[in-house]
Amino acid sequence: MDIRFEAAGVDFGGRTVLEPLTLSLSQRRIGVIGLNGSGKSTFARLITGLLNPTRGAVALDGLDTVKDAGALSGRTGYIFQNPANQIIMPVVAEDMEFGLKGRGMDKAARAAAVSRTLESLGVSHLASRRAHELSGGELQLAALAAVLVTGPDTIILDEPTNQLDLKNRRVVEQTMAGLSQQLVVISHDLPLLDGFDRVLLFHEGRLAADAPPAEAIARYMEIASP
Ligand SMILES: Nc1ncnc2c1ncn2[C@@H]1O[C@H](COP(=O)(O)OP(=O)(O)OP(=O)(O)O)[C@@H](O)[C@H]1O
Repeated sequence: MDIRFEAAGVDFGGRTVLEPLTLSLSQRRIGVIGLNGSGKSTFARLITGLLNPTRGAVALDGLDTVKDAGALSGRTGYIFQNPANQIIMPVVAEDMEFGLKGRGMDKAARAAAVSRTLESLGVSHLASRRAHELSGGELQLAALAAVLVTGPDTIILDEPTNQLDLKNRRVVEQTMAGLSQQLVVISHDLPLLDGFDRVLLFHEGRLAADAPPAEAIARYMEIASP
């Protein structure tokens, strides 16, 4: 998907948290880094249409995230920093099926799509598990499954390895590597972005670097050093 920011910026309560930004993103693997509060999640939420720009515009494949919100519905998926917050139904498979309601699919088609998605992630065993009993890694995969089943072109993952142990981190990393969708990954886990096409560094609401991973990370190290 072609993601375009046209002088898009965000203010909250009169304070600018994202300076007007113009860029175009079409790569498959895009990383987003920066200090806490630098504007990363704000940037990501603009892409999904969860947030409207205060000024300027954001367009996906030429469709405006505000004016064409209806046509863009379902084209992007967002996995929150705390995926527990996005699970609505108590059981994993029910939660995934819930996301498919209102799409004109009958119950059997919804159940088939849920099974297929869980299988593609290698987590069919999670189908009947209660979401609030899952480990952090399982929860990340359940949230990813719930987003994937809806068939988005682009998935935004907000700190997907936050709080995961090494084993679960590896599972999430490998799962991400196997996805064909365009991924925008916000992360403080810098090695996760190895091999990414492009990394955006935000600093104090401004884009401070837009470069291959090593270059953007080197700039981040300079910014972060006391
Ligand atoms: N709904 C809101 N109302 C007011 N201020 C907000 C709101 N959402 C975010 N902010 C502010 O905007 C700034 C950027 O926040 P954002 O969540 O984009 O940062 P971030 O880079 O994702 O940070 P982190 O790494 O801590 O998750 C912060 O100062 C934050 O307090």
